[in-house]
Amino acid sequence: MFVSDCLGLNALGHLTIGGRDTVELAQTYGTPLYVMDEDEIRRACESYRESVNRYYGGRGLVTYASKAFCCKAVCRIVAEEGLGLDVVSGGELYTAKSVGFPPERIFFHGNNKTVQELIEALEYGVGTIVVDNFDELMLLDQLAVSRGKVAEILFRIKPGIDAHTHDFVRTGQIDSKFGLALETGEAMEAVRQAVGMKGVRLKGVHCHIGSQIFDIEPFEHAAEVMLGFMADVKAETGRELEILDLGGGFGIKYLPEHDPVQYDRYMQRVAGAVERTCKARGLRTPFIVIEPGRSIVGPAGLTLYTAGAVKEIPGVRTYLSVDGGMGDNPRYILYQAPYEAMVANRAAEPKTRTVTLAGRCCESGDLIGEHMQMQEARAGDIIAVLATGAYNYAMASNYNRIPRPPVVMLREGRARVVVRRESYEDLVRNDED
Ligand SMILES: Cc1ncc(COP(=O)(O)O)c(C=O)c1O
Ligand SMILES: N[C@@H](CCCC[NH3+])C(=O)O
Repeated sequence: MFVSDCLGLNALGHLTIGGRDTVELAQTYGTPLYVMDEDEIRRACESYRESVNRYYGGRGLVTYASKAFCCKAVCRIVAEEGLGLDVVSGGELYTAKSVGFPPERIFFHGNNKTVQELIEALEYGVGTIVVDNFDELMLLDQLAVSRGKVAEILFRIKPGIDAHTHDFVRTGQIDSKFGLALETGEAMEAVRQAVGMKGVRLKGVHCHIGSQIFDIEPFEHAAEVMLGFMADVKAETGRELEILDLGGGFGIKYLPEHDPVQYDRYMQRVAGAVERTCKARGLRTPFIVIEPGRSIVGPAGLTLYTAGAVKEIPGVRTYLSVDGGMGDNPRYILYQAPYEAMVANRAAEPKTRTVTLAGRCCESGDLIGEHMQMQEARAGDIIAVLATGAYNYAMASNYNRIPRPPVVMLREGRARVVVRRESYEDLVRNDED
């Protein structure tokens, strides 16, 4: 009935998450409010872990892409669940370090890491640095040599796969700022250079074809292309690369009609493609890494707002304004990303209205969704927007100097604040006096 397994209805007809009444949570912690169900996050970690173990015989690692939602609490959960961590900035690395995340399980991504970030990664002993380009390769080699270290690296490769998703979240095609192209020969040239370097040890290759993908074929195809490249590397240099990192991108259910593939099914099919291609190309099966972000935290979260003004424009549309908006969820304005919403305090009632859910920023495009089916809403109602656990808090801003909402985490029904609400003082903290 709901887009996520952690959601439900209670006897009052209120929406629940992790068994807790969302209306009560809104009263206790105020709105806007992000709520995350830790049990759901842990279930997702576990099912990915089991699936990788099942299909790769324990020769694989699930690394959580922390860009989807990064805070200390999540880094701790992921560490406890035995996953690796994908970071893309000094800030994400700092968050991981601040909870003592095991450095050997960290993968450092990014198309333009700064000198300072590379130094921080080397000093923390980050297990794998995913090198994006020639400039970074040279820089990392120099930084490592001058510190008497050897950085273990993967190369980010553009496999040339056109996954069917929004343009801004597609990354595997040739016209992308990420990675080294196969067809131009630059990926092979990077391998040749790395093999002769003293500060880096090339362990494998990485690709990420995009995000919120529902099809399995692009993932299978990417695995085949990447293994083909690994076979070419073996033929050219005699080196058999040990690691194949296939990235993330698995789609989640945002709307009731969305039908994402079970993650286990992805894993089974992709493992089959890996097995077949390795056999055909005479390769040993590499150690497999996958990097899900959205699918680990997305379904575990929702956002609660208080309804304010209702503006009916006859023959045009009805705007229902809430006390948040693009500041806490910029995904509609960026990608027209669809969400399901409901009146949390009347969640059992039928959805009889079509509304445009508007934010409170001084920006016409500040919408959380259009043509949304909802129960009739009045000022003071609690509005829940579902499946906001990924890329919402992570992409939040202070536009219009609106403080960012807190994140409340639920574990076995017990709530705690894992990120506190920003205050007005927080907003002026870095301003000159
Ligand atoms: C390199 C890399 N890995 C993993 C991810 C996580 O993707 P998703 O959240 O779609 O699983 C991303 C983001 O799309 C990415 O850029
Ligand atoms: N932030 C995007 C996806 C990009 C993922 C990072 N490579 C989203 O909200 O869907």
